[in-house]
Amino acid sequence: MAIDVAVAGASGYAGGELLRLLLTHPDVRIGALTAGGNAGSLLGEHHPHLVPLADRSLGETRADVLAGHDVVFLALPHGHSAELAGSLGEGTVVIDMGADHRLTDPAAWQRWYGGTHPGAWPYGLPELPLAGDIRQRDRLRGAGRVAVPGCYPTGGSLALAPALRAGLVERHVTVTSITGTSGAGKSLKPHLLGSEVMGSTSAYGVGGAHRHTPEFVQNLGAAAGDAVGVSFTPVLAPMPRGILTTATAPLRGEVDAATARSVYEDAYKDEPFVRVLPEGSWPATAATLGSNHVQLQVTVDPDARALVVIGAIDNLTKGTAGGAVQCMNLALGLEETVGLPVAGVAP
Ligand SMILES: NC(=O)C1=CN([C@@H]2O[C@H](COP(=O)(O)OP(=O)(O)OC[C@H]3O[C@@H](n4cnc5c(N)ncnc54)[C@H](OP(=O)(O)O)[C@@H]3O)[C@@H](O)[C@H]2O)C=CC1
Ligand SMILES: CC(=O)N[C@@H](CCC(=O)OP(=O)(O)O)C(=O)O
Repeated sequence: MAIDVAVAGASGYAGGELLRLLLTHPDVRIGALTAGGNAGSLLGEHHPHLVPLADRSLGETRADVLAGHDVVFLALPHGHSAELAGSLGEGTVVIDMGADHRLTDPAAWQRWYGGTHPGAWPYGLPELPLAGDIRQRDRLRGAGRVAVPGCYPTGGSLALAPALRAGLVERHVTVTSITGTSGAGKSLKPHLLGSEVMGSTSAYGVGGAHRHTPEFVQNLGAAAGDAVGVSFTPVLAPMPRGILTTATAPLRGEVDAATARSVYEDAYKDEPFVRVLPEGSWPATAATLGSNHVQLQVTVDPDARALVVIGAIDNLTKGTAGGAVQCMNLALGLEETVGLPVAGVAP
């Protein structure tokens, strides 16, 4: 039986990547596609690569247009999902790719986003290892609402959670993530003009100022079973997609590289979308483009007494649309991997 799916924000980068994946999902029938100001235009004007959907018209993003589908994906800017989801019955699975329902702590929401906390939904990072030897996946099976993570906390949380859960490192960690420009969406932003981005790499949100910091704190605290301090720095690089994360943390006691590797290999041995690379290989964004994989490598820096983890993802695939489809599969009781790309596009 086909699953009827609607996508709000279909003209955007996240919506476009989502549709690329849904087109080859064997159980999905693509229903309503909506946008904001671009409602009334054809999808092909925004995503010429999505040829089978090129002639589909974009509707207005309203609850009555999205209603009547089995699953509604919201690929909209923050602040739109609570009202829309409230108007969609409980019989509709809602998968939100924005930030509105990711944070469980109302005070954190107020500080980082402002306004009334729209409430937390099950957090859509199935592989996240949690204290007590459970996975976040257990909270996603059969869920009616899912909050898909931000692109940085996807790879960054998986890079540090096993070490924190196993007590290999102190509970204060440093995460630096280099991202491609598509992470910012397609709307016009002066600092993302070609002449500003080409030939330069620059940090932003420095000094704990990026709104993904509380998401890291939430995820890593859940892995460690105690509060974790996170210093996160995002870096913009002149590439369209991909995120390369370097995560470091002070070692607790004597830990060698082999021990660290075995903790990571064990944590992810059954995960279809997390690959701990062979010793001596280092993740690169190019190896993850278009794929739903997270690629990781871990070692220790013995002189600095630090754990060092490198992680690569495609921000649009595993970092949003792939993660969203994976969550839909879990919510509906389908095979978790169905319709998801396991190979990237290279060179
Ligand atoms: N890009 C990424 O790597 C990631 C994005 N996300 C999240 O996914 C969501 C979408 O991001 P992204 O695709 O990058 O953003 P884009 O700016 O590329 O797309 C935004 C989409 O939302 C629509 N939209 C904008 N304003 C409104 C409105 N007022 N009412 C209805 N629809 C509206 C746009 O339509 P129109 O074309 O008409 O303006 C467009 O379809 C965001 O919440 C983002 O934070 C999460 C993880 C990673
Ligand atoms: C390059 C760039 O600008 N990236 C975005 C993160 C995109 C993301 O994950 O978004 P949400 O949390 O908004 O869903 C940023 O730093 O704001």
